[in-house]
Amino acid sequence: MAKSFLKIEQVEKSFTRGAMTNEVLKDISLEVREGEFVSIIGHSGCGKSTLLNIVAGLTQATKGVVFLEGKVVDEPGPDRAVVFQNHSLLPWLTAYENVALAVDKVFAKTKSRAERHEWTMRQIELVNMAHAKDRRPSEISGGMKQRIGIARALAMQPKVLLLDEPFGALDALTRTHLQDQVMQIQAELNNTVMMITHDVDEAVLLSDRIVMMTNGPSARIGEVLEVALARPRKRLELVSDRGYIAARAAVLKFLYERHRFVEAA
Ligand SMILES: Nc1ncnc2c1ncn2[C@@H]1O[C@H](COP(=O)(O)OP(=O)(O)OP(=O)(O)O)[C@@H](O)[C@H]1O
Repeated sequence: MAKSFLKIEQVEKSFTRGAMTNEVLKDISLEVREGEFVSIIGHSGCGKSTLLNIVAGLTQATKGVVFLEGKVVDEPGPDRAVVFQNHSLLPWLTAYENVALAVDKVFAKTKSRAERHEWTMRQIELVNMAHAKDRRPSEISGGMKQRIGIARALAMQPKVLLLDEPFGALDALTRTHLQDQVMQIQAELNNTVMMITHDVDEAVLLSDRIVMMTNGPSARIGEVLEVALARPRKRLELVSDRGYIAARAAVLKFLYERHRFVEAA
C-alpha cells in the first residue's frame, strides 16, 4: 500500500458562542495518498469547508490532528494552497502580477528573477491565460479569474491543492472547460488534491475517491467511494460507461437518503 501523505486523524470541530456549542465535525479520519484526487461531498452546512479549512491550517480542530508528510498541520503554509469559490485575486494587480506575487513569496530565495518570471509564465500558460496576463480582475470573466486563482495556487508548488467549490459560481460550459483543464494539469503534475463539490458528475469525473459526509450537526464520513475509472477520462465516453453510471448512482443514492433523513427528522 502506498504511504499515507495527508492524514486526518480523529478530527472534531465545535464552534462555541456564549453558552451555545455547535458540534460541526465528529471523528473524521481520512488518509490521502500522494497524487490522489479526493472529493468531499455532502449536504449544505455539514462542515465540508470547515474540514478543508482545518487542513489548510486556517481553522484549528477542537480535537484530533492533521499530518502532512508526518508533520502536524497547525497553521497555513505554502505547502497547502487553497482555491476558493469566489476568486480572491487582488483587484489592483494584473493576472500576471497576482501569480507573480505568490511566486515571489515562495521562491524569493531559491529562484532568480528571471527564473521566477519564467515560472510565473509557465503557470499562466498551464491554464491558457497567457493572452490575458496583463488584464486586471475587473477586465476578465469569472472563469478566467478562477483559472488565474488555480495558476496562483499551482505556482506555489504546494504538496496539497485544496479546492473549495472552485467551479461553483461558473456557468455550465465554463465549468466543463475548467474541469477538463484541472484533469489535464493533474495528469501532468500529479498533484494531490482535496476538492469540495456539490456536483455529483464533477466528483465522479475528477476523483480517485469520493468522501461522502453525513448531515450535520456532528457530521461524520458516511461512505467513501473508490472511483476506479481509467484515466485519461473523457466525459462523453463516460456517459455510457457502466462504472461511471454506477458510481454516480451510488453518490446520488447516498445524498438522497441523507436528505430524506433530514426531512423526516
Ligand atoms: N467561524 C465559524 N463560527 C461559527 N460557526 C461556523 C463557523 N464556520 C462554520 N460554522 C458553522 O459550521 C457549520 C458547517 O459550515 P461549513 O461552511 O463548513 O459547511 P459546508 O458543508 O461547507 O456548507 P456549504 O456546502 O453550504 O458551503 C455551519 O453550521 C456553520 O454555520
